[in-house]
Amino acid sequence: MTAGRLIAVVGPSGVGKDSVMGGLVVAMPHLYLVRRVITRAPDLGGEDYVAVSVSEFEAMAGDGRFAIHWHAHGLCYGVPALVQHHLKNGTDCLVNFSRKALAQASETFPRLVVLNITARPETLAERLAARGRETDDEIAERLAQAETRLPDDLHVIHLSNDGPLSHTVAQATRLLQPERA
Ligand SMILES: Nc1ncnc2c1ncn2[C@@H]1O[C@H](COP(=O)(O)OP(=O)(O)O)[C@@H](O)[C@H]1O
Ligand SMILES: O=P(O)(O)OC[C@H]1O[C@H](OP(=O)(O)OP(=O)(O)O)[C@H](O)[C@@H]1O
Repeated sequence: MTAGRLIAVVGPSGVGKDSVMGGLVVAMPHLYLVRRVITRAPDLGGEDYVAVSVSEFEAMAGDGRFAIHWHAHGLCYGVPALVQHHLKNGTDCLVNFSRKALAQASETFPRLVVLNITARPETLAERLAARGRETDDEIAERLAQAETRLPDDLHVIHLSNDGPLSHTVAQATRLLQPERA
């Protein structure tokens, strides 16, 4: 059986990764949406995640409970090892990912597809303010990191989300059809 693809959705804070992923799982119901483990306070919205403390996260990492994990924005993020089971069974998996963890991901996931979402800087600033999950200082820090170079030699699909979300989701759905991506 052919392994499933790990579809890593990346892009700067506020670009719309979680929003696009929400639309994609409706349009492509066979996709498995990864629920990340994050050392963030619970119920802050934006995505459905498992909230843990730093010591819980470290214990999980030590027990091999993550397929991959990274650190960003003062938080730890883990992709549960269960994703490897779904990939092995041929299921495509969708995950909100870090651009800085892609080099490591290309070694862990042989069928890695990167969906790189972009938007103008003013769009990002407006959206982060409207989302309201972070403080003004945290937003400024995220905006300062908006530009991050992707590693070479990856299968990357670039997509702008400056326009309406429905348009972006329709384009992503078309570009991610298994026979194309
Ligand atoms: N195409 C779009 N048009 C208008 N608002 C959008 C669009 N995409 C996302 N948003 C809004 O922008 C904010 C940030 O989106 P989010 O999905 O949380 O981004 P990310 O996960 O990349 O940080 C949210 O409030 C979301 O509702
Ligand atoms: O290496 P980078 O590409 O800069 O990404 C760093 C982190 O930012 C995002 O996290 P999170 O979903 O918490 O933030 P966001 O919704 O504001 O993008 C992404 O999922 C990474 O965990």
